[in-house]
Amino acid sequence: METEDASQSTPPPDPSHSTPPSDPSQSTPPAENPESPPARKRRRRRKQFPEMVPSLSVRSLRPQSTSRSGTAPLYNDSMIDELLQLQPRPPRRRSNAGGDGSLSDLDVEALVALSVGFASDSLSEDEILSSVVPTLAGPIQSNYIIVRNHILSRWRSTVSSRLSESHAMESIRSEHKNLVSSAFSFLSSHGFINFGLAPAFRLPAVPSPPRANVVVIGAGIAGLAAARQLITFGFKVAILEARSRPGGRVHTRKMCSDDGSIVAAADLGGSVLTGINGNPLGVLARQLGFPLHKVRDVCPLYLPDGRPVDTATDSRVETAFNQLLDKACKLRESILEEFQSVDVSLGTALEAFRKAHGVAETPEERMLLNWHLANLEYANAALLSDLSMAYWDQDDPYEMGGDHCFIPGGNCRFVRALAEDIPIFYNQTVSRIHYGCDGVLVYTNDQAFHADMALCTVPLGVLKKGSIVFDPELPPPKQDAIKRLGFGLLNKVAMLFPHDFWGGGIDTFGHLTEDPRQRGEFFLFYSYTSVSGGPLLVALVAGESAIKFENSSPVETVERVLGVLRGIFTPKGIEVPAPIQVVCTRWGSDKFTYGSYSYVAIGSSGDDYDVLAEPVGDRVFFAGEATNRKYPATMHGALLSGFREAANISRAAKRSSILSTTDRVDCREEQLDLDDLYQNPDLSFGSFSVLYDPCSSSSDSISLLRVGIGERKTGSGLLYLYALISKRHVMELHDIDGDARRLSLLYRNFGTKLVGRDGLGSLGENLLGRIKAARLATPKTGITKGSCQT
Ligand SMILES: Cc1cc2nc3c(=O)[nH]c(=O)nc-3n(C[C@H](O)[C@H](O)[C@H](O)COP(=O)(O)OP(=O)(O)OC[C@H]3O[C@@H](n4cnc5c(N)ncnc54)[C@H](O)[C@@H]3O)c2cc1C
Repeated sequence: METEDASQSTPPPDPSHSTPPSDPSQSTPPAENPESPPARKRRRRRKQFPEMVPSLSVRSLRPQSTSRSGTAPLYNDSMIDELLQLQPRPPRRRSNAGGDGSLSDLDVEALVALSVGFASDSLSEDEILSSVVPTLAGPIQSNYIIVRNHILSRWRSTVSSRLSESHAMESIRSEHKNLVSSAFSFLSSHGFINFGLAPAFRLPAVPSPPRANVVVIGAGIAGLAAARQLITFGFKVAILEARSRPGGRVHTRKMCSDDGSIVAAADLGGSVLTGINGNPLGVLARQLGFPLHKVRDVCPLYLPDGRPVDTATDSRVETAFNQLLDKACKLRESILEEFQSVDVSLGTALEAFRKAHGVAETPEERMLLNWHLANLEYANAALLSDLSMAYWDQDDPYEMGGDHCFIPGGNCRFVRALAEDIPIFYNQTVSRIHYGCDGVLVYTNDQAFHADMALCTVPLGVLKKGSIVFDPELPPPKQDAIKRLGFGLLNKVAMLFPHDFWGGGIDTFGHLTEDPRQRGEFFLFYSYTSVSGGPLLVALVAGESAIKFENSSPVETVERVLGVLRGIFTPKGIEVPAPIQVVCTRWGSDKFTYGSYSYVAIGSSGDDYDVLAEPVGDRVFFAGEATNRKYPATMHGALLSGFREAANISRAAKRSSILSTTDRVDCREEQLDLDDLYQNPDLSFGSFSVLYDPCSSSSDSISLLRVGIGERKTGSGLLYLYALISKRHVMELHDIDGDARRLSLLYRNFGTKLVGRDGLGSLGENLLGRIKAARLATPKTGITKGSCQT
């Protein structure tokens, strides 16, 4: 048996290349087991807003239906088409709701819009920011919403084809042409339609000149999604990624036996598509022809001695658990009404109610209750004692509906497709982002990258750790939000076995423990047999146990987890074999994430997600799951945040008229201009001449240094080289004697390289643009403040 920690240097996994996963549709359906207790919804808890959903589903962490428990449902295109029957009908056959209670086309389209996050009767914040209608409220806005819903639904019904504006126009009366244009442009630019990985959406060649240059930091789902969109919009993009692989917290590891006969693809990070309705990853899956495997609604629970939990006790405790949550929910409503900002931990509130109401008093009931609490800690990657009672479930109203699904072969299949043809620089750990009106300068371990704008998608854990220095510092509200918002831990143990001894009929089973402090250790097992290509079990480690797990030895871990499995299966006469390979994750010690995903900690709220998403000075933008208030802690939330920021960057580039390469090309072609500018340098000494940034008097501002090499002959023959250096360094050069000593200081101490006119990069070209603009404005002094736009 081989055991190991999942390390960051692992080469990119590629399970579907070398070891195609077996077709799950071929797996033998297990016998129905009417005795099985109903299953739990695992990844996300149920909604806690009684007024919004029927109370039965409010109360239960379990999904409603268990009727198809034994089969291994596999979504394919036709099944998705069936699901989409609820979606748009041919637009010309619009009708009002039938008297039989059937939905009208308008209602169906509104439902589709709702499933992707649009309210049925109001504009989204982004729509308002994008001024999609000339006046808010009133009939124009209502018509816009109908048109928007229609376009959205129309594209969602055929996601692999590009929808053109004229197609969108087909079923709309011509007097609404403007609304069609407005909605079409909004939906396309914000990644609601015409996005994805179908051949129709292949990346175009970067136009010449590109709209602007953007450095994206991080090649996780958010960074990759943003980069693709930006390239489509005509930006020049490069991604800087610290690891040697794309995907970040989506990491599928290929596991296999020595002789290669047993293989499986294990998702060590993001695994389940949590709700398939409206989910953009569902759209990508459709476009790529990936089948989806519904996570089945059966989750038997076992006591420490291997006995299945008594069904009556199980449902009694589950009901009691949901009542505790209801009580905590009511308590917070009254606290928030009265005090507005008082917060305690969800754990404290639940324990207080448990004691007060005498819930779960027998040992078995306590174990069961602890299992539910561990499940909650898993869903939030947080200790209940750290979760905000007031806002822990603030994202629940937006939860994607529909089944939870796996992608056979693992989510690396999305990552691979998203990363295709994107320029990614691997092993580039960003340590500093300098930004100002002259663009951004992003420093990595061994290089600096100039660009007009940067998009930072690193995990919240990395921001909390201060691994990246922002220069100037981030605004205080953003720093506070980074501190306040929680970033928690969930770990996994992936085990490849010689055979599937647990039986392929279920996707999950749970295990109860007597020690409440260990309630999160291996409390839930996921079987990936039907989707990973081999007999793979993944045990989850949540809550306090996840923290301890970071320092536990893999060998000890294997002993413990096998102990649990033997406890469950040996009494049934099933022998548990030694695993072939085991991988333990350590997401908390991983220096490119320092944790698993975000949660709302005590004192924090949904607002902090919005603050994290705010750009700084139209130069540095932020994406990633922890910037997505509606869909945090998920893969689709990361993807949508990338789309959101691509739209924001595009809007900012227009708004702040950031010098595009067009302007820079003009500079380049007008070579004389540069000589003109140096006719009146801001400072000159020896063969050195300097032009200062007219927008900043700071000693850290960047200046353009020119050095004349060779014999000085005005007008011809002299070779000029250039560098961008800070004003402070200019003064140091100025203060010493002799060009040779200056050059030595420049090369050796400052590490600056002189380059030709064409090597100045976008930062230099932007600086030149500003100097020219300033000189034109005030030809005598050459300096104007405020000629730059931030
Ligand atoms: C154990 C676990 C289980 C999960 N389960 C699910 C699930 O079932 N369903 C679900 O929807 N979601 C799940 N998630 C959450 C989901 O995986 C994440 O929300 C999502 O992948 C985050 O994507 P991202 O692009 O925001 O961040 P990341 O994927 O973390 O991408 C950020 C990138 O930035 C890079 N980076 C970091 N620091 C630097 C630096 N200094 N310089 C350059 N690059 C840097 C990182 O290497 C990384 O590639 C899970 C996560 C974990 C860890």
